[in-house]
Amino acid sequence: MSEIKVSVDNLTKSFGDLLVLDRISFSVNRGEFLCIVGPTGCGKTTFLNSLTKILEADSGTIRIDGEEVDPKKHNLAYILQEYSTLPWLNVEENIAYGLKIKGTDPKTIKERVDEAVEMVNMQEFRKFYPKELSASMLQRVVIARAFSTQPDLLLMDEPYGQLDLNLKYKLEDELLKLWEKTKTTVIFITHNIEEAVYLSDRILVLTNKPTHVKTELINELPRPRKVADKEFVSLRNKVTDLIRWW
Ligand SMILES: Nc1ncnc2c1ncn2[C@@H]1O[C@H](COP(=O)(O)OP(=O)(O)OP(=O)(O)O)[C@@H](O)[C@H]1O
Repeated sequence: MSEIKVSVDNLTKSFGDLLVLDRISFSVNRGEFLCIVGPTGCGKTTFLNSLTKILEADSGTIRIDGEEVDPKKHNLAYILQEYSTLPWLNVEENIAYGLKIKGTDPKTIKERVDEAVEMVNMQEFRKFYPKELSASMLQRVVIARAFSTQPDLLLMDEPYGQLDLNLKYKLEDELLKLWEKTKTTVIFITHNIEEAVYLSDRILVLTNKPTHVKTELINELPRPRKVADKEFVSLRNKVTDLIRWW
């Protein structure tokens, strides 16, 4: 099996006269955790929406396992900043929802839901409804739902942007544990450089509009990472310097 899971070639997208994505090219390795950082409004969401075919790109290709991306064929999970739990379903039904819409058989759904509930430590809250849960629990339900579908690619768009710091650190560690266990390929978009250095195997830095890939940095800091370590601070400063010239 090829090392490359996702390849993006010359992806271009405009809205009328506004050129947003200008020949974006990069690839993501199988099982890699890629973080993308870019200035506000540079087109990160446009990129993710093009990847999931919510938007049609003007030109360029996105391939998964060598085939043009097709949400009907490829299993893409997309986690946004807003908690996308369904208020009328309890925790286990929310997690099962992703599997149900993919037509998974009931026995597999039960097994996967049990496993996912355990992975995010929500055993006691299986029958709780979203309105009875805290922000971090809601985010756990969303993560459990995404991982339970065993996605080809997990896309995350600033998922922890609105959480307080302690909670953010906790959820980041949980996410890393799940990622290490499942070897899922992840594209994680963030404005937060420290978060990108903490989580990623590689960081892609985008330019201002029209947006292209400015540079990429391999992040080989040993895990678990400590934000106060000299090497961590040095990489964080390097990314910050690159971004200063946006
Ligand atoms: N449907 C649309 N029609 C017209 N312009 C759009 C549309 N969607 C996005 N844009 C413009 O495209 C640019 C990129 O928007 P996008 O939301 O992708 O940026 P972003 O990098 O995700 O932003 P942020 O950093 O705020 O999350 C912006 O200038 C935005 O105004």
